[in-house]
Amino acid sequence: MSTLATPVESTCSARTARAALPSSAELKRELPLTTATTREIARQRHAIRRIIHGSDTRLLVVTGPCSIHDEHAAMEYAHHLKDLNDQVGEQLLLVMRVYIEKPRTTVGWKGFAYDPDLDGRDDMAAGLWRARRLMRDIAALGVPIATELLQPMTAAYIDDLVSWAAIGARTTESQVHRELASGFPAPLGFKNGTDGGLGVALDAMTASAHGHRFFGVDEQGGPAVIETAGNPDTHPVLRGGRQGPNCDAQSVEAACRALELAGHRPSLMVDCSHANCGKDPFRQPEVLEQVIEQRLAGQQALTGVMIESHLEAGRQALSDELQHGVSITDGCLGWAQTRSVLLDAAERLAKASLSGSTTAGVPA
Ligand SMILES: O=C[C@H](O)[C@H](O)COP(=O)(O)O
Ligand SMILES: C=C(OP(=O)(O)O)C(=O)O
Repeated sequence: MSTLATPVESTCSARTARAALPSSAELKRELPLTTATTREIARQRHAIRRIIHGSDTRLLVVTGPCSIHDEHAAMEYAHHLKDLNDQVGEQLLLVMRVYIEKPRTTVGWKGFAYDPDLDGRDDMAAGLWRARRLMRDIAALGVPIATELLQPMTAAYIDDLVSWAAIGARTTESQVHRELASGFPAPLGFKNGTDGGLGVALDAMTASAHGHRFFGVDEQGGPAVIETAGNPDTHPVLRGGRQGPNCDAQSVEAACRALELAGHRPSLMVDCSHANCGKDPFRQPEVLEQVIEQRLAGQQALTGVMIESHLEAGRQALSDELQHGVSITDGCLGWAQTRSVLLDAAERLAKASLSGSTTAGVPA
């Protein structure tokens, strides 16, 4: 007699279409970019490509909130970044994290695009609309935008606004995300896995450099076979892993060797947050310091850093009484300290390049 349970016919559907969404073409028509902003974004992407390929020696700095949850605070941060860029622009290229989707280890608030009112209603149509409007306003200031590409469908709603994108540690190994990266029109970083493994990021770079055909949704919202040309502008992001950080000189050299062996140019971004700071946002300056030290000692493969930073330091739980400018996901460095560590980094890089040292990050 079989010990297998008899399958029971399900009486309810596990999947329900809850609300209609505009197509990406419709949303783009409703919230268009000016020609000047489009040109500026093309310039920013070009500058970032030059940095990751080693022909611009500035350090790429992706900094900003762990997640966006309040448009006013985000705009305030963008203004601060714009002002700072005027001071450090010779040494650093500042790009703002405008993360509208969050990958969760299990469950939790999934980001502004999902639940912009923070009330659990998940008004995702409003989330997409407000996320695009916010990105458009930040881009109009001339501040370059970084975001994580998480749900492949949402990328089409904002792909014209982003100057640098990330594929996160939880999705770098996913074929779907590698396909998405292969057609994304901007430079892109693949995080190492949450276990610290770099191999998945190297495989992702190889996979996304190729063109792909895959199942997707076209600009009009219809099911379509999507064809991509491949993205040659990718690099790993070292974010540490379960064994600890991977931003020390030895780990960076090992990552460079692994990149070369896999046929890629050594170019690395170090995420000062996540496992590189043991999830303690106040240790991010130490990680940045390690990167600057390595650059000054001649490590030219370190082309970028990432910092989780908000107007105010720390984090808060999602509640009805939120403090202005404090993260509701991972803890962040406050703006005052972010500004101070970036000014210091820029000054040290500038001094080293004035002294004629090739170790200032100027490739020989
Ligand atoms: O940067 C963000 C978080 O580390 C990531 O979204 C995972 O968050 P969780 O572990 O709190 O779900
Ligand atoms: C979720 C993030 O990072 P990771 O994928 O490295 O956990 C992030 O940078 O917001």
